[in-house]
Amino acid sequence: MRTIGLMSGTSLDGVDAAVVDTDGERIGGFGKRVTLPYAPALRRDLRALLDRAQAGLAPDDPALDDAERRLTEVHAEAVAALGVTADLIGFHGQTILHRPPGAAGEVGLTWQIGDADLLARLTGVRVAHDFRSADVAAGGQGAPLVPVFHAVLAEALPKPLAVLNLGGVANLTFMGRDGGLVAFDTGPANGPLDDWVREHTGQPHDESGRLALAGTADADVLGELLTHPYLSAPPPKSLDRLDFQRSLAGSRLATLSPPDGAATLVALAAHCVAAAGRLLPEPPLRWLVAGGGRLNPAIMRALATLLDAPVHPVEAVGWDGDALEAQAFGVLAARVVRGLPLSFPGTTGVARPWPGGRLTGAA
Ligand SMILES: Nc1ncnc2c1ncn2[C@@H]1O[C@H](COP(=O)(O)OP(=O)(O)OP(=O)(O)O)[C@@H](O)[C@H]1O
Ligand SMILES: CC(=O)N[C@H]1[C@@H]2OC[C@@H](O2)[C@@H](O)[C@@H]1O[C@H](C)C(=O)O
Repeated sequence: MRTIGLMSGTSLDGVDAAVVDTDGERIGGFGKRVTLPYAPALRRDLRALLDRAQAGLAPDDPALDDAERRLTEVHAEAVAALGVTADLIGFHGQTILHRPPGAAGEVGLTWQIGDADLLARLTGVRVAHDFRSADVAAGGQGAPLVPVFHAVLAEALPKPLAVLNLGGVANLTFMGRDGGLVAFDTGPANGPLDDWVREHTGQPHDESGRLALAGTADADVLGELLTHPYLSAPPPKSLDRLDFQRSLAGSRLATLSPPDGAATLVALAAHCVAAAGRLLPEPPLRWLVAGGGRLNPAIMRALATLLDAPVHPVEAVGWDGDALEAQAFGVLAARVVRGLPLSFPGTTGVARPWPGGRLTGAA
């Protein structure tokens, strides 16, 4: 079927939309891709919701309805901008809170906003949505979900292989020699760096890593941040966009100059990936990097220094590093229709391969 995948990631920069012909198990072909940036006001309002959700946002708060409607309208515009007819849309929505189940058996919560019924009405296309909650209800982390898509894409590539997505948060998919999957979030990536750059320069991100490349990472601050217990915890594990906020705020980061702070946050992102690498069952032959962070030479250089295997942007194997997450939700949408599993013991820690997602709109 022809699917359109829609992803609004943790960096809140906009919505990525991509066309994929797929049955959920194989890819017939990729089509067009667009990114529609959010207007500054929507970005600000979404960011405020993320902050408020940490403190306990009521599900009937009027600010939610308004943001959901505006967010959904931009998604419908992205679908229209692709200019194709599709059978199915995969609509991730915007995560505003992610609290995976605790080791002590606390019940998890993952909250994506977006109005799937409205999107189905605006586009006239059936919509698969709510991809994460069935996994969380079954005791899984609810994230990451892209690994099954990475596995389809990488079928013919030499293993062991690591695919790293550097978004606001970074996540890793490891495919072993035997095809087994191990996947988890490695740590903060562009999220804290974007916050730092916005605060010190007013820019939305550190374009081409210029600020970070002009600075030097502060070894003391970095060392302190790297003591975070998340980094040595065994998978399965996943993060909220703001999970490192408290340790960042409690560190001496704020005393650093803008370039040194940026360099320190780049080093943090790269060291978190290296720490993740140490948790893998065998060393990867190669690291393929997707997501906006691959366009930051400061991060890519730090990774090349810290990792023991070659680090390449996913374009090296012909994939589109800006489209991968959106494409994944096209494939996941097809899996929802067919009742195929979205998550696995090695990816979210769910007890057995687990289906998920819901459907709305006419079939
Ligand atoms: N040219 C560039 N130079 C430096 N950094 C860049 C560049 N382009 C994008 N980025 C970084 O990539 C980020 C966006 O990455 P991406 O779109 O992969 O994140 P996301 O999908 O929102 O997040 P997640 O994968 O965590 O959900 C930006 O916020 C910015 O920090
Ligand atoms: C809860 C949530 O939205 N998590 C996102 C986030 O962004 C990156 C990382 O953290 C990853 O775990 C996940 O997204 C990708 C698409 C995933 O589920 O695979």
